[in-house]
Amino acid sequence: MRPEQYVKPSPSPRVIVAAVIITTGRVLACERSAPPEAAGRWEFPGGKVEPGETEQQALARECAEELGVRVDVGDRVGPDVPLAHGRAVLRVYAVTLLGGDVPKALEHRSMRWLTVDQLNSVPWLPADEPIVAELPPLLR
Ligand SMILES: Nc1nc2c([nH]c(=O)n2[C@H]2C[C@H](O)[C@@H](COP(=O)(O)OP(=O)(O)OP(=O)(O)O)O2)c(=O)[nH]1
Repeated sequence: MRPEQYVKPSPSPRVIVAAVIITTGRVLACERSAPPEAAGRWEFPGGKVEPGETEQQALARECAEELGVRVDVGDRVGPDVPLAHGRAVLRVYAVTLLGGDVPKALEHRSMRWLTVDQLNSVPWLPADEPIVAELPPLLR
């Protein structure tokens, strides 16, 4: 193959899963405490899918670690959102709390339950904007 024909294959993007948790018309929003450039920005709880995990398993693990709750992972919410120049993708799922568990901010600086009218009252991470835009019908 001539050098000009060679196209470097790009590795498949790392998947970041995150949870939309809605109870009685409010969605759970969490304030990051780190890294410094993201601290004070708001997100949905979640994190990286580790090798060997399904996305659902990863999200259940992250909800246990970050919020101390057991969950059922349901349907997708919103589009895949590219992160880090396409090296990662944010994929959000609707999640239901199990057994009356109540989320606690174990790793976040703070958290809030937002009504539809409060959705834009926090500075979301930029990638979350297209997800937040899908929430009003789910909160009404
Ligand atoms: N969890 C989460 N991460 C998000 C959201 N939006 C967004 O851009 N991100 C970015 C921030 C981070 O660069 C990346 C997730 O990293 P993370 O630090 O939460 O992942 P993790 O829990 O697996 O962390 P670690 O093991 O690497 O410390 O995705 C979101 O709504 N939730």
